[in-house]
Amino acid sequence: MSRARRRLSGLTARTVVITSLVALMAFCILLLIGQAFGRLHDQVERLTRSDLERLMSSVRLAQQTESLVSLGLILVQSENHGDRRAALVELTDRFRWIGKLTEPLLSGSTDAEFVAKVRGAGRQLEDNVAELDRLLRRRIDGAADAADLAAIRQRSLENREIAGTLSVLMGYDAASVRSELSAQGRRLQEDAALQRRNLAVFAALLLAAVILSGLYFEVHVVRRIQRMRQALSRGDVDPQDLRVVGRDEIVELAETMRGYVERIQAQEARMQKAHEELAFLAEHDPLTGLANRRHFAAAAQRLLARGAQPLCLAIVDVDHFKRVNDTHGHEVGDRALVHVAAHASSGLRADDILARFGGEEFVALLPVRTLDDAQRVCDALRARIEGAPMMLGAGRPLSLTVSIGLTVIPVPRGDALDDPEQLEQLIQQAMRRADASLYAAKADGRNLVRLATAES
Ligand SMILES: Nc1nc2c(ncn2[C@@H]2O[C@H](COP(=O)(O)OP(=O)(O)OP(=O)(O)O)[C@@H](O)[C@H]2O)c(=O)[nH]1
Repeated sequence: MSRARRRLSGLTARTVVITSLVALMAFCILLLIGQAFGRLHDQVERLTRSDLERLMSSVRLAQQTESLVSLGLILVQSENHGDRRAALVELTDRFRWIGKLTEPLLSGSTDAEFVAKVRGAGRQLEDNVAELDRLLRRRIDGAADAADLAAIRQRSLENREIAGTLSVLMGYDAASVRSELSAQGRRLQEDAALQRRNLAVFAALLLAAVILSGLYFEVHVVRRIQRMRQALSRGDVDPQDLRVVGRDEIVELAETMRGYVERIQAQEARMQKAHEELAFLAEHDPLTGLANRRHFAAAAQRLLARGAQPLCLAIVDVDHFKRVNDTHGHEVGDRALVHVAAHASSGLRADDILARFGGEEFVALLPVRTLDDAQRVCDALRARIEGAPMMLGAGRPLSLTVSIGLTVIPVPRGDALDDPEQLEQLIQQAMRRADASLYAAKADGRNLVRLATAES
């Protein structure tokens, strides 16, 4: 995988993508909240600005028309000229107010019949006020006659009626505004509930996104690292357990670790092999592969310490070996030693020990039941070597024989079993006896087995 592609599918890139998605969702939610609040604010403002104002105007208009009614009464009933004049001024003022309050009401209304009625009543009121003003001036000037007085009364009564009509219209308008207000209030509530639901859904989505991103990191990052840690903490690490699926830095880390573990394990195997070779060389003869003197001593002590049965100790010496070396050279001499070692050990059992003590001299330690048994085993060993000449080049046989000095180590008794010094002493004594027997075998003509008893 190229470095650029690795970067794109790496942990940093994934973290950036997931965090951006969550942040984007959070931003959308904030935007929605802002918009929802903005809409609610607009609706409430519209309610308070237009509808409530309209309602207030209706109420004020109703008040104005009511005072119009009482002013009309004053105009009709008052005998005092000043009071009538003041009532007319007040009435003109009220009329102006009615005009001011009516306009926004009418412009905000969609009910054409209502608008026509209010406008009609307004015009009638205007006419009446103008006529009343004219009639009252005539009365002040003293030019008013009975017909004028009747007209004043008539116009005032009409004003009362118009005011009543306006009052009813305003009441009707106030009621329609109120029902519109309550309908808008309901819509506001429904809208607020919808916004709450939307917000709850988005908040749930955001929460799910956060949980999913947490799960993603748990499964794709934390668990894979944990698996690697578990694989590494096992006593015997299997590099295959360090394989991780994916295309990110964790895979690279796992591959690096796997290579590292494999290198360490290969190193350990090499060291183990070297250690085993060294351990083998420390206890074995490098030429023949037989146990060396040191290993023989330890193994002999272990066998003796078992105290199970007597042991036959035999020193096996190749006859006229110097002649082999001198005639055929040292290399053939070495091969002859390997040949003798192989044939000597081929007839031995698992418990028997055969060691090379140096030069052409071998020592065997064999568990036996009786002296006769020991004699038979050594005779067989001697005969095996005699009967298997070593092949030189071009199929020329080289006969080899061995002389064997044999003795038996009796079963140690009592404390001697657990005392390495006493065991070693028994072995050394036996070695001396066997050596003497070997000497006798050589002296008697070689290719012989000579036995020394424990007492000799
Ligand atoms: N090729 C070879 N020769 C060895 C080795 N160790 C000792 N020798 C030779 O073995 C010969 C032993 O000779 P001697 O001790 O005289 O005994 P021999 O010639 O076998 O005579 P007898 O034991 O009396 O039959 C010597 O010439 C040593 O140099 C070895 O590891 N390899």
